[in-house]
Amino acid sequence: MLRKLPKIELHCHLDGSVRLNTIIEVAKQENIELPSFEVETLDSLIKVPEDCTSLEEYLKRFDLPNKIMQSKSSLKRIAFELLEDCARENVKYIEVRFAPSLHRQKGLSLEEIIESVLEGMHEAEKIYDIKSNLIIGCMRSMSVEEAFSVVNAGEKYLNRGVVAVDLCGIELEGFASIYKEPIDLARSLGYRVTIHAGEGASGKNVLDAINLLGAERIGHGIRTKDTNEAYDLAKAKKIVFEMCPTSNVQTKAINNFSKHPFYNFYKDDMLVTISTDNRTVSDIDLTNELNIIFDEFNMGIEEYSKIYLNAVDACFADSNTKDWLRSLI
Ligand SMILES: O=c1[nH]cnc2c1ncn2[C@@H]1O[C@H](CO)[C@@H](O)[C@H]1O
Ligand SMILES: [Zn+2]
Repeated sequence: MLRKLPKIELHCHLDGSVRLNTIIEVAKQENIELPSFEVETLDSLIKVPEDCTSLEEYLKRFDLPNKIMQSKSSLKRIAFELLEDCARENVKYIEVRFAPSLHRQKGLSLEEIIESVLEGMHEAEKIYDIKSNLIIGCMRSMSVEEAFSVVNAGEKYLNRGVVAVDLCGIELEGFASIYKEPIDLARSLGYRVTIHAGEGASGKNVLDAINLLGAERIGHGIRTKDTNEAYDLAKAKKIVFEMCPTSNVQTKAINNFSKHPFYNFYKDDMLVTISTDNRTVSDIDLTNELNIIFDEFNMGIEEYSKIYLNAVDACFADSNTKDWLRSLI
């Protein structure tokens, strides 16, 4: 049932969603060394293992895809293919996210990197019945200066596909305050703001992401359930949660799906949405992600519509796109 329904994906990392065959083909074309050129071996190197113990360990899986995401043509191709994969399971709108700073290893400028990804997305939009926008992320493992550079580089693309800024990568307790200036700058330039928080560390980070960084949406945020102040603030401010249950089980942010706060949040009228986080690294698509949650919590089509409409309201698309998305359900 879910495969045929229109879907919206608000939280999907480009570098975590690269096709395995594409990794091999790009590596051959560009003479890039890989630990293996066998699909099965690469599969086990890029997909998160069942015994993964933490977000830190999960994040190590991104070195491999990023090796082959260092040219304009590969960035464009990978962005195109992500939309193609999404369109094939009836995702009608996706906000792709990535961290431009990870793609500078062979000398591309931040502008060239962003532009290449946008080109791939726009090309796919011409062929498939899907719309998209781009969220650019600043890595929390890099300097605050680098975050400023990313925000400044993305500015000229703000009306051409870039809609928002994100902070991603490793989550330390109390990370938010040092990013206040670049995120304030981004907001003043017209970026919307979504922040990964309350995933690898406590719900206090969610509180800070809202209060200090002005986050309108929170990536994951599952530990908000343990911090009353963050929960109440998120509810009062109508903050939207981009929840990615499969990724949360893999990073051990929770022990199993039955412990996921998604359904409790939903019943309490918190604004929840469901996404994949990383299609390849987490080995999941949006249809299956929804299937897992719908089975676990016995949900049906009415509940699906509500979650879909949450995503329409929460997405960073223009009003025409939102009207179109509303007309589909
Ligand atoms: O769930 C997550 N939490 C935090 N960071 C993540 C997650 N998934 C991926 N990335 C990080 O975002 C970068 C840019 O896309 C990836 O390279 C990875 O390091
Ligand atoms: Zn993420």
